[in-house]
Amino acid sequence: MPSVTEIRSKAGSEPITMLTAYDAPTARLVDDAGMDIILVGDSMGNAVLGHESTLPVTVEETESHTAAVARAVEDALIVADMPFLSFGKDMSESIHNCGRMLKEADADAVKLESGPHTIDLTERLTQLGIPVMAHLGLTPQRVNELGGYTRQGTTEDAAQEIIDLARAHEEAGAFSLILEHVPANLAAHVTDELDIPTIGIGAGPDCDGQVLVFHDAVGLSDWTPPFATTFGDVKGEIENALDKYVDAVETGTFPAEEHSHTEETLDELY
Ligand SMILES: Nc1nc(=O)c2c([nH]1)NC[C@@H]1CN(c3ccc(C(=O)N[C@@H](CCC(=O)O)C(=O)O)cc3)CN21
Ligand SMILES: CC(C)C(=O)C(=O)O
Ligand SMILES: [Mg+2]
Repeated sequence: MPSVTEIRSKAGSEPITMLTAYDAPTARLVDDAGMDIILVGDSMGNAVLGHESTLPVTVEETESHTAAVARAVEDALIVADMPFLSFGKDMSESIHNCGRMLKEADADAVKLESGPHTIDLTERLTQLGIPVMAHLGLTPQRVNELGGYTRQGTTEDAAQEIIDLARAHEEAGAFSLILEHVPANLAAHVTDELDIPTIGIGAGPDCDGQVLVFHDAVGLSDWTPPFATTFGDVKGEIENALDKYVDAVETGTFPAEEHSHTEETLDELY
């Protein structure tokens, strides 16, 4: 089981692999593939719960899905992605909600969509033994403020703000940093500047690691962000299997004799 210390020590050496999972069987597959980190992302909102954004995801849902993932995983580091408004309003409530992920759901760390309001919280959580992964650039929980899932850090001021916040969160004790939908040259610079590893999504090739949403990576999503690539056609595989099942039931080829059992004594009765 890689600890946050081992993940931290990979900065600048070995590439870090990270993918989301939201349920036990998927998490087992991702773990067996040798993923370093499994993120129980609030992307579950659109990926599995049918919402249009991540905003409706609750602490209870995050806890339940994190616990399911943790029951299946042997090796990967498990990070619970704290949902919208579960942190940042109030220090005590934030610590309580983050603590639940370690105490009740067996997560190893939490991830917070970061900003000026999460510097003190990151420090406090780290002091208490709750490792924090920071997240800068496109932070989808701010979609209403941003007006869309747009590229971030594209002006000199916006880029500088990301650099300053990255440093501040490293100093506050974050063990790693997600950089989402930012220019590759900015991500490369932040990666150089920090001691902790950066993990990119739409942030170019020079981060210390990469993360994607499971459904996007395996080809199960209806849409994918422009920065995602699909490495399989799981949707096509499921469609094929479902077509075959419907056809087998409709034509009577399933169930066959080997799927059925009869009881001779009942033959006399019926
Ligand atoms: N399945 C899934 N994959 C993800 O990567 C993901 C989620 N869900 N949910 C939470 C966020 C949302 N993400 C997104 C969603 C859309 C774009 C996107 O289409 N961006 C375009 C259009 C931006 C606009 O003008 O609205 C772009 O060109 O940047 C990017 C990231 C990333 N995250
Ligand atoms: C894409 C990653 C970084 C994320 O926050 C999520 O899956 O919710
Ligand atoms: Mg998220």
